[in-house]
Amino acid sequence: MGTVLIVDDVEDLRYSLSNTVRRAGYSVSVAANGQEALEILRTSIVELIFLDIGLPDGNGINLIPKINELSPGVDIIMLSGRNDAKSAVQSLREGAVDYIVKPFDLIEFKSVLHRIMRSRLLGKQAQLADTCTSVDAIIGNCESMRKVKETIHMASEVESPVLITGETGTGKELVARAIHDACPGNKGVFVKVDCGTLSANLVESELFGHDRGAFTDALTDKKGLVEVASDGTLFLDEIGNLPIALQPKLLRLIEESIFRKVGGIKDIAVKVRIIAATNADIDREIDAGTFREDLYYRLNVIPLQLPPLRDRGDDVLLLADAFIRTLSRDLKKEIRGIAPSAVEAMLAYDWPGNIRELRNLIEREIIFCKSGWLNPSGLRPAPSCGGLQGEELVTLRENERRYIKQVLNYTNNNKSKAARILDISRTTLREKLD
Ligand SMILES: Nc1ncnc2c1ncn2[C@@H]1O[C@H](COP(=O)(O)OP(=O)(O)OP(=O)(O)O)[C@@H](O)[C@H]1O
Repeated sequence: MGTVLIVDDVEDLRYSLSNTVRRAGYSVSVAANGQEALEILRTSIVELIFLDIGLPDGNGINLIPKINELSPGVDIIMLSGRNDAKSAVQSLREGAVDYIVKPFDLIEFKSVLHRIMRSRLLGKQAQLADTCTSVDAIIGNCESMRKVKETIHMASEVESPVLITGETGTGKELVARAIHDACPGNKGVFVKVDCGTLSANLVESELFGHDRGAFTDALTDKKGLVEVASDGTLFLDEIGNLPIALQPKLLRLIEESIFRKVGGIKDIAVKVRIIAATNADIDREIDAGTFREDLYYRLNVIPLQLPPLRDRGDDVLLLADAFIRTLSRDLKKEIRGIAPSAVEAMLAYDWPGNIRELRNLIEREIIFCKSGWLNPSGLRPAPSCGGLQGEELVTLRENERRYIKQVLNYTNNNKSKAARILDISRTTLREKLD
């Protein structure tokens, strides 16, 4: 994927948006004004631009034709203040695809980011039908992971729904993609829907589409993601967050392979494989009445439970080695491996963020590694069955103070490096030190 470009003259906003984009897994560039933005477009491939309307060197809307000339096909989202919401609408006529009114929160920003990047990816997936996530990309040799791989093979031979459960970062999406790619009959694409980030009032039309005139803003017919995934896979992440009002509609789709668009009057038939995932305890949601029991049983035809990393034994080291190999190549650093003295701590640590945390740790360690051996510090062993001892319990504030001190020691008091590791701005770090 190419880069996301953020054009805004407010430094703090540039900083937090670019961090969010990076954390979402995309590369990012920033520009403080229109000239800088055009310069970046001349030299790199940009997929999506967040463009402020009130730039110091002119109105962002006037940049749109130049941007389209330099990067045809790029998607532009305008960032507008309350006072220039009218110009935001005008920018849509100029070719921007959407706008966000300031002040907005990062959840709203992320949801726009994912929506656009996902639909761009879908377009590409259609072109690159042969790029796939094979089961071989799933690293793990422990007993439970071997069972998981067997279930993936079995699931790829049938069309029944799969329900993947597991803590955050345990590889639920990776497994869903592997099932999709291993299905020989799959001609369609893999469409991921994050039920947790879709806005409640748009979720129905995002999923099922709408007919023209279904509501005030519905100026044209729109295909929903269910239809986009036709002959392929619809991956419903965080299924526990699917609004209860939509659950009967999903049930009908699974049972009868038909659905109706918002405002539509006829049923549409569609063949789509449903894979759902959750890291929450669905039983509790069923008890609370926010998740329908009949839908749960219908989704859970093939249950697939991913174990947390702390229960995968030596797989921790296997995964670490694999990440070292690929990331050291990408980061162009020569790394020999995990320092033998650190191996025990890695095996004893409880990895609350699971494989995602391990991957991020390895990446950070490679970046700051000087000796060629990775020696992660701060990996406290998992608490014993009895839980923490009273004397180990400190306040959150004290814990933060100790950790910041540890990181500063590690970076030889280099505050920029420390702020990067802590993933906060230098200003925030300075405030905390004060
Ligand atoms: N067994 C594995 N082998 C190699 N990489 C893995 C494995 N499991 C997970 N990963 C990697 O770890 C990261 C997190 O995985 P993924 O996004 O699939 O987790 P998830 O369970 O869907 O997370 P969340 O619940 O937060 O959405 C990804 O980069 C993924 O490629």
